[in-house]
Amino acid sequence: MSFQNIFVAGTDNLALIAEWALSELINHPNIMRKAIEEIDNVVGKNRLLQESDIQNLPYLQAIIKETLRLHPPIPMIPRKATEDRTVAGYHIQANIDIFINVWALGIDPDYWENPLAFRPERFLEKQMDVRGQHYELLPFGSGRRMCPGTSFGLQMIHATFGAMIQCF
Ligand code: HEM
Repeated sequence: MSFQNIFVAGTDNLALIAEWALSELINHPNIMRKAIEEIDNVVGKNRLLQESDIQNLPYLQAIIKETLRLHPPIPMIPRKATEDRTVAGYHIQANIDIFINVWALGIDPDYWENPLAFRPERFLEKQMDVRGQHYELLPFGSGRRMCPGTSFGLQMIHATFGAMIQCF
């Protein structure tokens, strides 16, 4: 793992999430209005949103989760099978390369109501985080190789994207 890998993992993904979140909000002006309203109520208009505000901005957090569900920057996570296993009727041989399709899990109609709709409210209705414990939502992966930049990345994306739409 080189410094370059960490730099790319830390910058490219954040830019992709901000780009997708912004395009979703431009296409859903009612959601954009609601997000700005929440920021105005919590932060006000006299200062810029900062990291300490994030915990008081549940709708902004829901928007980022919904963006990660529909547009995970890393849609396929590679793994290698360590032993022979049968999963859901499929036989998987030892040593074979496996790709976990994070994007398909995020839009699986067995787990998500109206899966293709951008609806952040779904995350206000149920408690679900993005830290690898809910297998239908794995934008940072899961287990021993899950993203070590999860907390830092989430802080950065909420603070930068929140400040960006605050100034819209
Ligand atoms: C917020 C945006 C980010 C997303 C969506 C993201 C997503 C991911 C995913 C899906 C993996 C693979 C996890 C697995 O195999 O289970 C990963 C690995 C990794 N990420 Fe992130 N990441 C983000 C931000 C960051 C940041 C900010 C850093 C560092 C400052 C970082 C550093 C890494 C590294 C070093 C790995 C490889 C870990 C390993 O193979 O053991 N990521 N990331």
